[in-house]
Amino acid sequence: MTRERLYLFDTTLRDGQQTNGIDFSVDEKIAIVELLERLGVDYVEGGYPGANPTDTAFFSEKRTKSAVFTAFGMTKRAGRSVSNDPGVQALLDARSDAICFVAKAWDYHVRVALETTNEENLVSISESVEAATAAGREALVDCEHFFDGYKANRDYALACAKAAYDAGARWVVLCDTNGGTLPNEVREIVADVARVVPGDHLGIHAHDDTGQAVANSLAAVEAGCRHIQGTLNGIGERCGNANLTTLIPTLLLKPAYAERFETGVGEAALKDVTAISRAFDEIVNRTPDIHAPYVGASAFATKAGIHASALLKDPQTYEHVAPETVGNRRRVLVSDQAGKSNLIGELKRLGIEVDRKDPRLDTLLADVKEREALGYAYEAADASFELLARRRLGEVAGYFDVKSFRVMVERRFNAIGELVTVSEAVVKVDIDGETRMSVAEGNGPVNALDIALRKDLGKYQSIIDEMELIDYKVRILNGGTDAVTRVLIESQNKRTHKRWFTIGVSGNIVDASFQALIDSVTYTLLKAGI
Ligand SMILES: CC(=O)SCCNC(=O)CCNC(=O)[C@H](O)C(C)(C)COP(=O)(O)OP(=O)(O)OC[C@H]1O[C@@H](n2cnc3c(N)ncnc32)[C@H](O)[C@@H]1OP(=O)(O)O
Ligand SMILES: CC(=O)C(=O)O
Repeated sequence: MTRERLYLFDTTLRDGQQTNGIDFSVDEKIAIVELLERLGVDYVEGGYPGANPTDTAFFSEKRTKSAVFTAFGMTKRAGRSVSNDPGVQALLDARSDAICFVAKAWDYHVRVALETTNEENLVSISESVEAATAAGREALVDCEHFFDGYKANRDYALACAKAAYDAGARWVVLCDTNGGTLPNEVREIVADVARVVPGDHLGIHAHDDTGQAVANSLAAVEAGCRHIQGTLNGIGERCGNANLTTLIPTLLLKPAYAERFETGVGEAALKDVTAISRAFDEIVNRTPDIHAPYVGASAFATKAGIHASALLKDPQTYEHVAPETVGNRRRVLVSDQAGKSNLIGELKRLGIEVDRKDPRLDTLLADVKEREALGYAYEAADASFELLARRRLGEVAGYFDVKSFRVMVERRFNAIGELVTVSEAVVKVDIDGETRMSVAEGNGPVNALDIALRKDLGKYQSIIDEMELIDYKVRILNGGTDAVTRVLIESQNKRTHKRWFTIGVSGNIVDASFQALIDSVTYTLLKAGI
C-alpha cells in the first residue's frame, strides 16, 4: 500500500522564539538549523525578517541545505498596496524559499485587532499570497485563530482559508492560536474545511494550552491535514507548540500513522531524536525534561520492583516502544520500590554479573531500603549506588581514610575594614599509613572542605585534579529541629566530560555534603581503574 506524505514544518526559530526566556542569536539559529536538518524536517521557519536585526541578518542568506527555508510575517496592512507595505517588502527581500503569512481568520480579530473590514482582510490575504508567488516564492498562510474564528463565524473563517488557497498558497495552515481547542473539535472542523480546501493543501499549527497540541495535530492529520507545524521540545508562545520530538516518533512508530503516512524523517534520524532534543536544550541552556515522552531520561526508566522483574524477562512487558528506536536507553532504577530484579538490571548495566541466589544481593537490597528510609535516594545518585554495590561485593579499595575534618565560619572585618564572612576547613587524611593535613579557605564551608580534601591526596592527586564539582543541591527532608538534609552533588571529569551524581544524608548539612564529596572522589579513583 502506498503511503501518503506528511510534511513537517518546524517553527522553533519563529514561534519558539516567542517563548518566555528564549532569545536566539544568529549563531544559535545556525546551530539549530543543523539539528533540524539532521532530523529531516521539510520546512524550517527561520524567523520574522524585518521584525528585529537578528532575524533580518539571519535572512540575509539562505540557511538550509535541503529544508524549505521559510520567512514569516504579516499579510499586508489594510489600506496599503503590497509595494507600499514595508513588512511585506522585508519578506520579499529575505533570502527565503518560502513565505509564511500570518492572516486573521476570525472576524472579531479583524474588527478589534486590525480595525478593518472582513472584505479588506480577504484582499490582504489574496494580494499578499499573489505577491509572494509572483516573486517566485512558495506561499503559505497561517490562518490565525482559525478554530475560534470558525466557531464564531464559520462562513468567514472558511472564506479566509479559501482566499489563501485560491490565490495560490501551497499550504493553508489552520492555527489554534489560543490553544483552547480540543481534539474532537479539531477533527470535526478540519473535516469540514477539507470540503473547501483539499487536505493535501491543509496544515495544522497547534498550541499546548490544554496539553493537547500533539493530540490536536494527530486529530487534524486523521481528518485530512497533511502538513504539521511544531517545534523542538515543544517550545513556543505561552505553553508552547506541538512537540516535534513527541510527534515524530508517534508518526513513525505507531501503526495507525506509520502504515498510512510517511515523512521526511528516516529510521536513522529517528534514532537521533533523543540526542537532537538534548543538544537543543544545551543550546538554549535548559535542563532537559527527564519526563519528556520518548526522549526524556525517565521515558524508559522503571522504578517498581514488579515492573523490573517482568522487564528483565522481556522488555516489551513495560515498554510501548523499544528505547533504542529513538536513541534513548532503558534504565532500571534502584530505590525503596525496588526488588532484586531492579538490582540485577542496574548491576548488569554497570557490568557486574551477580547470580540471583547470591546472598550478597539480599544484603545489598536490605541496605538500599534501609538507607532510603533514612533519606538516601539512589535513583538520583548513580555513582553512590555503584560504590555501595561494589563495596558489598568487596570491589572498592580503601584508597584513603578521612580521620577528621573541621570547618569554621567567621564573620569579621578584613584589612580594609569591610565586613566579610570567611570559611576555613581543615581535613586530615591517611593514605598508606601516612597522615596528611590540608587547610583551605572557600566561598562557603562546603567549598572550603572540597578544596581542603582535594588539596593533597598524594599519589592520587593527578587523577583527582581531573574531577570538578558542577552542581550542588540541598533538600530538607523534614522540617523542625530534627530536620534531615539530603545533598546531591553532580561532578564531572574535565577531560572526558563524563558526569555522575553522589549523595549524602545527615542531620548536619556540612556532614551530608562531605559524604557526597567523599563518594565523588572515591568514584573518580574507582573509574580511573585504581
Ligand atoms: C499568532 C502569532 O504568533 S503571530 C506572530 C507574532 N509575532 C510577533 O509579533 C513577533 C514580531 N513582531 C514584531 O516585532 C512587531 O510586532 C512588528 C515589527 C511585526 C510590528 O510592529 P509595529 O508595527 O510596531 O506594530 P505592533 O506590534 O504594535 O502591532 C501590530 C500591528 O500589526 C497589525 N496586524 C496584526 N496582524 C496582522 C495581519 N495578519 N495582517 C496585517 N496586519 C496585521 C495589527 O493590527 C497592528 O496594527 P496597528 O499598528 O495599525 O495597530
Ligand atoms: C501563527 C501562529 O503562530 C499562531 O496562530 O499561533
